[in-house]
Amino acid sequence: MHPADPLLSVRDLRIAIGPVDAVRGLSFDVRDGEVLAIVGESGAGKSLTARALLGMLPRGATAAGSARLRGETELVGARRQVYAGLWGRRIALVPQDALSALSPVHPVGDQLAAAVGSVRRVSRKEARARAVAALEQVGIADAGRRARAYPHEFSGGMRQRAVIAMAMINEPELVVADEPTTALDPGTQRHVLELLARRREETGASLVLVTHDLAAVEEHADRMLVMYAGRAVESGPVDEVFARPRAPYTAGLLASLPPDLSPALPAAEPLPGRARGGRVAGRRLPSIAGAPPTLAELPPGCAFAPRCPLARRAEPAELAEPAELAELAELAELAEPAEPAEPAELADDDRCRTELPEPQRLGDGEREVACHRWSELPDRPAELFLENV
Ligand SMILES: Nc1ncnc2c1ncn2[C@@H]1O[C@H](COP(=O)(O)OP(=O)(O)OP(=O)(O)O)[C@@H](O)[C@H]1O
Repeated sequence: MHPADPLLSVRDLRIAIGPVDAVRGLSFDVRDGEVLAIVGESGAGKSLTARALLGMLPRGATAAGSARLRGETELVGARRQVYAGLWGRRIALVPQDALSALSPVHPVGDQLAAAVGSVRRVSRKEARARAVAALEQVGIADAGRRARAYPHEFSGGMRQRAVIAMAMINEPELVVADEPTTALDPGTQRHVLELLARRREETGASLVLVTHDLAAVEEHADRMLVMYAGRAVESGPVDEVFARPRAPYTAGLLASLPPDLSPALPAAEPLPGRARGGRVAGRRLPSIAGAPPTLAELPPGCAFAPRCPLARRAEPAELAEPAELAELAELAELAEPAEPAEPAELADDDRCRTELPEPQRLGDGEREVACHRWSELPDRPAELFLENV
């Protein structure tokens, strides 16, 4: 261990489920006390990544690569005993579904007390007092009485609070929250997320937050990792990524946000066009056309290329329409004979379709983008997605 080691360092993580490569070479760090959000559409590999860190992959899934806790403890492929020593103590999960994390046959307080007792030697009385205090810390009123209730006697929001209390009770260094609020109604979602963020701050833990909710990312995360088809397309500080996305996919995700959260789009400008995407205050929002690819049939090159306005723009067939070609041919007859296009240039034009983009560092290394054409992204990239409105 070296003091400069990040809390978690993931390198070239690959996860296969049977013949399907669901996570295909993912690298990222989580620093002390930070909130890293992992975002992306359904099927991007977010949950599998989160679960690999906790040794909780579904049956039939295999992980390769590396995920080291503080540079020393390897999590990928670790044995059960290794995880048993880490769960709750150093890493903890806040799952989507609180019922899956709580036993239906024991009172909530007993389960919290057992979690305390699994990590340190304490008297039953002390463990129980810690359990009641933990429920109080997550805003459950009358915690002494509630501690004696069973999970089914709690509302959904209260159960999720109890699960957060459980994850935090032994003050782990890393908390992984996998869509921690999707099962809740929007009002409760906000409160539960605020609570998670507050408890993270109070305990000083780092948090990996897997979410679809970009508004929550903007509000609660320090850095974000955008995934598409099992790879990272972009990562960096949240405010910088929101202010200036570099990958077209990130730009598309942000373009579909309400205008107050999407700085890439001027708030007052009504958008013309056909009905697609969401609507805010009578205005349609841009969206990314199409759907994510089937992982078993990934195209060669960039997986986002078939949906990417920049890649489409670069396709030789779409570079010029037939009418434009005729016009060009006429002009060419009048002009000096042009140099024939270099085969290398043509190949370069098609690289989105043929060459997998590797993550590259931008600037001081805080930002990474995996896109052949990131430098071609316009200043207001949301406009690229207007055709989908
Ligand atoms: N238990 C499973 N059995 C078979 N395939 C799975 C299983 N879990 C995940 N997969 C495959 O791995 C891909 C990535 O799944 P993962 O749950 O990590 O995506 P995600 O980004 O978290 O999506 P969501 O936002 O919908 O939860 C899925 O599209 C699916 O093909």
